Parts: sequence; structure tokens; C-alpha cells
Amino acid sequence: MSAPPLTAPVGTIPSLDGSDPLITTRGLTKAFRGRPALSGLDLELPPGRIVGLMGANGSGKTTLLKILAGVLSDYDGQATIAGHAPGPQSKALTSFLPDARFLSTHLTPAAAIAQYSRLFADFDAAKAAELVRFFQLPTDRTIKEMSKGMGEKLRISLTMSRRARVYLLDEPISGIDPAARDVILNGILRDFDEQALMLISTHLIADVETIVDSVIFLKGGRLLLAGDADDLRQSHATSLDALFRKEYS
Ligand SMILES: Nc1ncnc2c1ncn2[C@@H]1O[C@H](COP(=O)(O)OP(=O)(O)OP(=O)(O)O)[C@@H](O)[C@H]1O
Repeated sequence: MSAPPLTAPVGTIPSLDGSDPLITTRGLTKAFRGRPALSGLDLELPPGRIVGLMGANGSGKTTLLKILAGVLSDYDGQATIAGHAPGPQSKALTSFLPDARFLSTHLTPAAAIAQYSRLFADFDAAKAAELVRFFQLPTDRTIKEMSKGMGEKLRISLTMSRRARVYLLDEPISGIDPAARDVILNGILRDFDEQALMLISTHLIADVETIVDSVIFLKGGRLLLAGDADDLRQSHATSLDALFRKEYS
């Protein structure tokens, strides 16, 4: 029996409990100086899912996350988070880990936690302190004095300590050595709210295959494939990693 075609006009990740989608996009389109980065993307993502956002370099992953996070506003089509277009109301529900460095580098972990406590009403400082301990981060060093991996762990500690409904993580393990990747993924999942929705972008699919329960594949700014990870593994009789390699080779 041949595998089903890899096309999905609407990228619907099925809900596990009948909930309505928490993130919806319709015809989402973004071009940079006339060159398309996202083209007519239709998605429906329910709460209670950890979704891998997969795609080769330049496929539009960061562009999608930035639109959802309310960082990029000049787009066509629609995006909603809990019914709100990206803006102040959706930002209050959404915790975003951008791929670029976003914290001032003179902060120690305690100072960064204090800053987040002031910035975000839903920030759980005790959870952040617990994650800093879990990651064994040095408490007396500023970000400038930390290694890249340590800095990334601190940024993840802060991002995951908001009591948000949606977490958008852009490449949280890129540039991190393989041994530390598992530690980071364990930190991300620590005390994670099962009702929340996480969208985690990566091209290191093998490393996140164990934690994602569903996937979206983008190619050239378009939806290639979306669905439940177990269903896809079963229907294509292969791992997501092998499917990814086949589609992007
Ligand atoms: N600020 C920008 N100005 C011009 N073009 C941009 C800008 N940001 C992104 N692009 C283009 O949009 C397309 C999608 O980029 P995007 O960063 O969303 O891809 P990505 O899937 O996140 O890639 P990567 O895995 O390399 O991070 C690419 O062709 C990129 O060159």
C-alpha cells in the first residue's frame, strides 16, 4: 500500500478532548520586499498539544512565530490566539522565546527573574528559580559572563515560567551541544501545564521527536503536512525524522 499524499490544505492538529482551536490562521501570508516568506497558511491548533514546527532553513518558521507573538504586524490574512488577533490581549496569553538574544547581558539570574516579575503578571518567580537550580546555572554570573548554552537555559527558564496558555519557542536547542539538548528539553517540560499549547520550531527533528505529539511541516512558506505524530508515523510507516529527511532531501 502506498503512503498517503503529503498534502494538507488546512493544517489541523486534532484536539485530544474536543476543545476548540487555540491558534487559528487563515490565508496567512507575509512577504519581505516582494519575496514570499509565508503563503496562504491555514492552521488550527488546539490546547493541550506540543507541536513541532519543522522546516528547512528559510521555510517560514520564524516568520510564523513572530506573527503569532505579535512581533511582526505587517501581514495579510488572519491569525488569532484565543480569538484575539496578535496584539496586547494575545501577548498577555503568549510566552515567546525568540531565536535572537533578547535579554540585557548585564543581568544575573536573580536580576532577570526580578525583571520578568515586573514585566509579566503571569510570571511565576518560584518556578523560574527552580528551573535555574535544575539547570545548575551560576547565580553569581551575568549573562555576558555565561556560555551560550547557559544563557539559553536562563532564557528558557524565564520563558517557561510564565503561566501562559501558549508557548512559542523558536529553535530553543540550536547551537546547543547534543548532551545539553536533552537537559534543555527536560527543563522545558518540567511542570508544563497540560492544558497549554506549545509550538516549538526546529530543524533538529530527531532531537525533539520524543517530546512533540504533533507536527507541522513547512516548505517554502507553505504547509506541507500537519498531524498527530503517532498517526503520521503509523500511516507513513517511518519515524518523523525519516519522513522529514525524505521531504526535504
Ligand atoms: N527581516 C527580513 N527581511 C527580508 N527577508 C526576510 C526577513 N526575515 C525573513 N526573511 C526571509 O523570509 C523567508 C523565511 O524566513 P524565516 O526566518 O521565517 O525562515 P525559518 O524557517 O525560520 O529559517 P531558519 O530555519 O533558517 O531559521 C526567508 O527567505 C528569509 O530570507
